[in-house]
Amino acid sequence: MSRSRTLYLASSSPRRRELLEQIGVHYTVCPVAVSERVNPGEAPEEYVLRLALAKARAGGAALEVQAPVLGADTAVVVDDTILGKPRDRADALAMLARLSGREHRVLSGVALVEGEREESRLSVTRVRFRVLLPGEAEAYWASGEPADKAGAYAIQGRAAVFVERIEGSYSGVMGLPLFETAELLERFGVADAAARR
Ligand SMILES: Cc1cn([C@H]2C[C@H](O)[C@@H](COP(=O)(O)OP(=O)(O)OP(=O)(O)O)O2)c(=O)[nH]c1=O
Repeated sequence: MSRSRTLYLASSSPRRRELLEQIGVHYTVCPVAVSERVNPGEAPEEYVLRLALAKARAGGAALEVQAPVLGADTAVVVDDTILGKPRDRADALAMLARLSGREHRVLSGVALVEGEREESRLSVTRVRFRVLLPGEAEAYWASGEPADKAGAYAIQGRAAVFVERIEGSYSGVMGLPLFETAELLERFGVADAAARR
């Protein structure tokens, strides 16, 4: 198999693309379908790292060349429960009610795979929501924003007004922790190659 230094992004998330562009990294997208089921007894930290790696591996397996592939996964965690993307309106409203007036964690796993070589990093951010007022969650759902976001909210969107403070990584909450991502790209010698293209 021939080698290529093109960076592949195993993701269909527009947020992840924007974030990589923010740090001047060029890439080619190779979306993958990976089951987001949580294994019995699996800790949230293990879960996001397993999925990030699974996405990167699946992306690599679909290529005809051996090249570095980046995968990521984000989950909102409250009371040790993993909140992924909401199934429907009721699910989203239940998630938002659960997040109202308290702190939760956002975990983002990022993985870089190139052939046999695999490395991953975990980013953990504490996010505090103010109390949501009556009708606010319904109105927010109607905006269409929560549907494809972990925990049914987007910090970079309208939900910014719910977020009292964060401690950790803003880009991690959005889906791709840029500090950790840059570290991985550097370690694989991808950063320079990707920025020069
Ligand atoms: C908490 C939060 C999540 N999100 C998004 C980031 C992710 O796209 C999504 C979490 O779902 P993921 O399953 O991590 O990713 P995805 O299915 O959107 O994309 P991929 O193809 O890479 O698997 O939630 C925000 O955009 N803003 C936020 O504030």
